[in-house]
Amino acid sequence: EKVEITKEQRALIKAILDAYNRHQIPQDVTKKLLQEQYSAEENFLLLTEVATSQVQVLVEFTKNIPGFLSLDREDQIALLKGSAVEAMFLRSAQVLSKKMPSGYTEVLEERIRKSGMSEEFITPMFNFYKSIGELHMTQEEQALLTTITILTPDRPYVKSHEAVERLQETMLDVLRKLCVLQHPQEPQYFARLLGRLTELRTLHHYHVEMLTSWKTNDHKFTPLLCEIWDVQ
Ligand SMILES: CC(C)c1onc(-c2c(Cl)cccc2Cl)c1COc1ccc2c(ccn2Cc2cccc(C(=O)O)c2)c1
Repeated sequence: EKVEITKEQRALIKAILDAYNRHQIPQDVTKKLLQEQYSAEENFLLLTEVATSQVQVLVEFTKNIPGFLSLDREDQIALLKGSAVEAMFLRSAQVLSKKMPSGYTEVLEERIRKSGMSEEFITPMFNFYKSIGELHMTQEEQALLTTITILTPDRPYVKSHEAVERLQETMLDVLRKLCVLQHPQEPQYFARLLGRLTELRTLHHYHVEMLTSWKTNDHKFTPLLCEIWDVQ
């Protein structure tokens, strides 16, 4: 049947894309990544700064998702805490799969590889980055996939499951139409995008172990990361 995006859905895409593009990590943080020297310690500190800045960016983006602020206040917190790692894996995948002229992505990749996390996490992480890169997602698809990840109803402590599910379904419907219209030769493209969400959950489990191993080696996190990740 003829797939067509309604006026409301077009407005929704525009609102989400504007929010997604408006919030970027400040230049001073990203500039440091290019300047400071390399050591596991220095890399960990820089990545901690990037992660902290990324969480702030994520909170601002989430507040601009149409309908999010109408959810129960405690559910808003539960969704942010439950999805932060997955949203950051998506964001880092989108940044790392863009080959920047400044050699910025190579530097970032190098610092992640040498930040004291064990090989067993590096391999699945970079496989994920590769699989995201191969999708060549448009900006709208990236922003909507991040939104859908945030609006996952079955996060711990979410009370109004149906309200979150309704919001997520609205976004899934828009993404499905976009995929059909923007990737006409790939009927399975939408399914492939959703498959990435499953991979994100696996990375989320790995991440909990990553944090534990960093902590046992006495690595410090910022108060914001401790709060959102329930560490310390
Ligand atoms: C605490 C720290 C060591 C950490 O723990 N787990 C992860 C962690 C890791 Cl190591 C990988 C994926 C997710 C997380 Cl939470 C990290 C490092 O976190 C990040 C977060 C975001 C990242 C990166 C790398 C790239 N990005 C995206 C990015 C970078 C620069 C600019 C922008 C922008 O939007 O303008 C976005 C690392």
